Amino acid sequence: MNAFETPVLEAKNIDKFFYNPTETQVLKKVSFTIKRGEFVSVVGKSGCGKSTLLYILSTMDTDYRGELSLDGELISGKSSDYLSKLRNEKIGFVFQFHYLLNEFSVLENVMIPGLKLGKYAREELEHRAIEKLRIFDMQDHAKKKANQLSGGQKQRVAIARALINDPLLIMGDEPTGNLDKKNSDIVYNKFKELAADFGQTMLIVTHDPEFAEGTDRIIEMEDGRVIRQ
Ligand SMILES: Nc1ncnc2c1ncn2[C@@H]1O[C@H](COP(=O)(O)OP(=O)(O)OP(=O)(O)O)[C@@H](O)[C@H]1O
Repeated sequence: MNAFETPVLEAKNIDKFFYNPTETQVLKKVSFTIKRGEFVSVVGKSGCGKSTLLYILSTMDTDYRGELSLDGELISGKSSDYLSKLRNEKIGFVFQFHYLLNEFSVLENVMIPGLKLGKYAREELEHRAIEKLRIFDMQDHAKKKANQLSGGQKQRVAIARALINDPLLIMGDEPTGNLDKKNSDIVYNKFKELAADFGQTMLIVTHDPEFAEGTDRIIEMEDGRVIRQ
């Protein structure tokens, strides 16, 4: 199997239980594969388990049953140090709230995951950060502090930040959830561009039916199960 055929992400029979105070199973035998270059959305009613699933897929929650592979490597059971390194190298995150650091400039914010990875020299990283900001038409704002931007601009910077290490996979939890229609459309169009122009693999949880309809594939969940994909 060559690198392009290796699935980016493979979930097999993922079960998740919470125990407070009684045992509840919130994910039930969730299985699917994300191929390279796919733009996939995860939808379903509130409480069906989308965020719980994303937390597991992103390697942040290791307390589950089943098997998870990233880029052909079985990662279930790996140590948290190992997973944290892998996450930084291979996954870019976009959340509902941008989590930019207000005391830092836009440029510095975009550079942060790159500094953590330690793969690029500072000058190269700055250059990369400008390039990523350019994709989102935010390069002219590079020197501003994050709190000088509008909500939509902050979210565009957050996506640029997610791209800084050229991740294998972008994962998003409601990336347009906190935006008005106009900004939500801008962010959505940027995701479409990333898929079309860069073949970026993306897995995005969304409540927005229009967003989901625009993706290559919709994974629909109900009561902890995948009911359609
Ligand atoms: N820490 C926890 N302890 C116990 N139950 C939890 C915990 N976190 C989530 N749950 C429960 O797990 C189920 C799935 O929650 P989850 O947040 O994954 O749903 P969701 O589909 O992302 O919902 P939303 O669309 O509202 O964000 C819900 O019934 C929720 O109450």
